[in-house]
Amino acid sequence: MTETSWTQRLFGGFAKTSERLSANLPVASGGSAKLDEATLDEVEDALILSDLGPSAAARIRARLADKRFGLEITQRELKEAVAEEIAAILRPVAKPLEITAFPRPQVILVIGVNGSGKTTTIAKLAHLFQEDDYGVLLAAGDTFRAAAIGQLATWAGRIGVDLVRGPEGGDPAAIVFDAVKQATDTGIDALIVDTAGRLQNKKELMEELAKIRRVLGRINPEAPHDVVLVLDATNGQNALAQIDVFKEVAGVTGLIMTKLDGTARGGVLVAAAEQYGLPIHAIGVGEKMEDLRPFDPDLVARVIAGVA
Ligand SMILES: Nc1nc2c(ncn2[C@@H]2O[C@H](COP(=O)(O)OP(=O)(O)OP(=O)(O)O)[C@@H](O)[C@H]2O)c(=O)[nH]1
Repeated sequence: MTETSWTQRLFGGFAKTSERLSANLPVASGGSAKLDEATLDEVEDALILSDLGPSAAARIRARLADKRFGLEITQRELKEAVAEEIAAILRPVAKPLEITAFPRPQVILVIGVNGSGKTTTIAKLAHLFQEDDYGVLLAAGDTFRAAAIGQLATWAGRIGVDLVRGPEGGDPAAIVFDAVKQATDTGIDALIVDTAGRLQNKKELMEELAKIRRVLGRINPEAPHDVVLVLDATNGQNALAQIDVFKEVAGVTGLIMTKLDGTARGGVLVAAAEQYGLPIHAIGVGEKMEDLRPFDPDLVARVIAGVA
């Protein structure tokens, strides 16, 4: 996909988010306002209403006040200034998932609640790696539901990668063991492991992940190299609560946020960056294979603020 079409996809995907933000900003299109306390209050409220979170909203307000307090500002200038502050929050966390493990394979555990877009994200990630000529293998570690295994198998077929799978109810650690062996024997670069998303039963999930880790650790003490949490942006602030829980249960090393196209709550990406500082590897803006990419923080900031 060309950069231009990805940029268009981003603007389309984030349209609901940027429209909500624009609608709540205090300065009307074509107009201007003095950046006094009352206007700054309204800017801060608009940011919170777009799910950027109180902490990012306060930070952006403070920076705007530092730079422009008392000055007349147009809507365009305000959006530009907001975009700049959002970019400052996103830049430090925008980190693509890179394949650097030696020895290979790099083992990437993918975690997240059911329905977050985990399976689709695994397929999209595999596709991204394939585009960079990496060999990819998938492992169906979510054995809790037959549908999850079937869905991953369908994606694997579609993108042309092998899938190591077991029976429904099988032991995920055993599947992961077989998958690492196959990946090692066949010179695979990246092994992406789907896991069960049973957050309702924290203890079971924790034990299951611990067992996967033990098995992996026996083969390669560095594995898993990445524990990537997939978050559904449409959950807004609840997506943030999931970071807290999964950090505790699974030792998250990075985030991927999906479904940013289906929501006016895309500002939650900024809240996640501000509050957790975890690497954000990529964002998903649609259901197709090409709809996930590492993101350019400056571009995404402009997209959220609605400055073309
Ligand atoms: N609009 C949109 N839909 C997405 C995105 N990512 C995933 N989806 C859709 O979200 C739904 C759930 O995605 P899955 O990948 O099945 O999610 P999962 O977390 O594996 O869920 P289970 O299969 O229930 O465990 C599917 O209909 C996907 O097509 C995205 O970035 N944007």
